[in-house]
Formats: sequence, structure tokens, C-alpha cells
Amino acid sequence: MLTAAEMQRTESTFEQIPIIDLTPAHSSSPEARRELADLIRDACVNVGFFYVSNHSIPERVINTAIDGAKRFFALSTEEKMQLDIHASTNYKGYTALLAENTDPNNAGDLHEGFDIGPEGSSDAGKLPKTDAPMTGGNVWPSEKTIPGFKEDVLEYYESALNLGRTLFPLFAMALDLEEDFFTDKTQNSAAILRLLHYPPQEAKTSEKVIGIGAHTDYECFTLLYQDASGGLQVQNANGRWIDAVPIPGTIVVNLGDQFARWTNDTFKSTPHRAINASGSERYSIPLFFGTDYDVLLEPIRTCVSETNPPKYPVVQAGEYVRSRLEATYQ
Ligand SMILES: O=C(O)CCC(=O)C(=O)O
Ligand SMILES: [Fe+2]
Repeated sequence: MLTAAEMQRTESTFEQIPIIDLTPAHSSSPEARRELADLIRDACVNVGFFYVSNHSIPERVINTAIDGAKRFFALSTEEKMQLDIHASTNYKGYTALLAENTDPNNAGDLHEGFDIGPEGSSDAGKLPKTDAPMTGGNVWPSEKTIPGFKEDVLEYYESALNLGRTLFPLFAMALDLEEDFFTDKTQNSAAILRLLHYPPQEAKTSEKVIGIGAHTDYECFTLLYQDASGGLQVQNANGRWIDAVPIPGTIVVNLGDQFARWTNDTFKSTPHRAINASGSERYSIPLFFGTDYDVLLEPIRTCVSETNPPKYPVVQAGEYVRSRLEATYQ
């Protein structure tokens, strides 16, 4: 008999992104968790992207966060620029339209964003420089400007963090490691949440200005809520752009470069981009879930062999993310 993973087998030339039901993640049966980890392994090795259903982020929490994003981006440019990310020492705050350029071949991204990290850790000055991008307080609009915004966004942040914590043991099983392999490496996870707003892209906009240019993410994995507009595209091994169509009730999970490096490319960090051709405003919320910044990304033992030697120099996780953030916001 074929296992679920064998029946749902993907390929690197995928035309569709697999959907994985996360219900067995909480099962007391090791076999059920193993079967789920096999599905996740297949998606990670071939696609680098999958949708999760039954992901446990309540719909209400998603809706209030999206509503918060709408209220935030509706503020005047002047109000938003008071929180300019370029004025922050730790990459928190507001990114204006075209202020970011994810694909160096492009001329700017047609989105605006608002970034937060862990709330309440404002001791960045005492920490080594490599820790700076993740630590330090967030900046918020005043409570009077958008009542309830901070609470709503932080509630989503906590829910998404919980989902991320559910996934690490499954990724560990998928790599034939002990289930708790990542636990001591993700005690102070560097998780950056972005609220994103993509104005509708007019047909005449140059090809060098799209919602977000082709890129790979920096951390271990990203949990992405996207609204119903559509526009996210994922590049397969043939170079074709495959639509990651919005599927109600799901969150998109994609792997990032920390995981690709750590797993010696066993897990794929797949290029993706977004073009909002819907004719209306698009909102999305990625949460970039990384390992603790002091972890050395030495190739994981099950991912190297004599015939598969290490492909990347060893870097410290925080140092790696810092270098990518610096390049993005220079
Ligand atoms: O908005 C999206 O669908 C994708 C966003 C993204 O890829 C990113 O922020 O890294
Ligand atoms: Fe991305």
C-alpha cells in the first residue's frame, strides 16, 4: 500500500503547491506524526513551499490583524514616515512604496510594509552587534492614532509563533533528526513579522517595478497569510512561475536561506515574487521564523556525506540575517 507521502509525491518541476493538513501535528501517535513529516519532507525537498490547513491561527486573529494593516496603511505618508525603518537601528518600522528593492535587477518594490519583532526586548545595546537586527523595541503608531492596533498585531504575532513552534519538530523528523533537535536552537527565535500592502499594479507599470521582486527569504521558514487578491508566484526548477493561489483557511509555508544553508540544500529556499494584478488593494502578512541568532549554521549531520559535501561556509545565523537586511535597506 502507498503511504500518504507516496500518493502526494511532488517534483521540483511542480505545477502546483502541495496542501498539507496539519491536524496530525498534535497527534499522540508517533506514526501519524511520522506520516505528516514525510509529506512535509517531500514538499521541502522538491518545492520549498506548501500550504497548511488546520494551522490553528484563529480566523478572528487573522481578520483583526488584516484590519489593523488596512488602518495603518491608510494613515498619511507623514504619519507613517515618523516610523521610517531607515531611521531605526534594528530594522523595525515603516517601509514606504518603492523604498525597498528585493530583486537587484528591479527598480523598487510596489509595496509598503511595517515590520515588528519580539516586543519588549529593548536591551539591544548590551548585546553583541550580530544580535541587533532582531532585538530592540518595536516602534508603534500612537494608541490614539489607531486604537487597538498594537494588541491586534501582537496577537497575530503570538499565534503565528505558535504555529512556527509546531512546525520545527516536524522539520526535524523530516530530516531524520530527533523531534526536539531544534528546541534548544529556537529559544529566542528571531521572528520578524511584516504587514504588507500592495496597491493594484497597473498594466503599464514597468516590468522592473512589481509588488515584490524575485527573491528568497532569509530565515528558516516563512508563514504567510495572503488575502484573496492573488499574485504570489513561485519559481519551479524549469524557471516557470507557478501561481500560489490564495486558498481560504490556509497559510503558506515557505523555506528560507537559513534552512537551505543549514540543510546543505536538502530543503529548498525557492525564489518567489508577487504581482498584484487583481485591480484592488492586496494585503499579506509574512512572519519570518529564524533560529536563535547565536546558532552556527553548520551543515546538519543527516544532510552531508562523502558524496554530498558541505556547499556553504559556516555562518552565524544572526550575522547572516544582518548581512541580508543591510543589503535590502542600504
Ligand atoms: O506578499 C506576498 O505574498 C509575499 C511576500 C514575500 O515574499 C516577502 O515578504 O518575503
Ligand atoms: Fe518572500
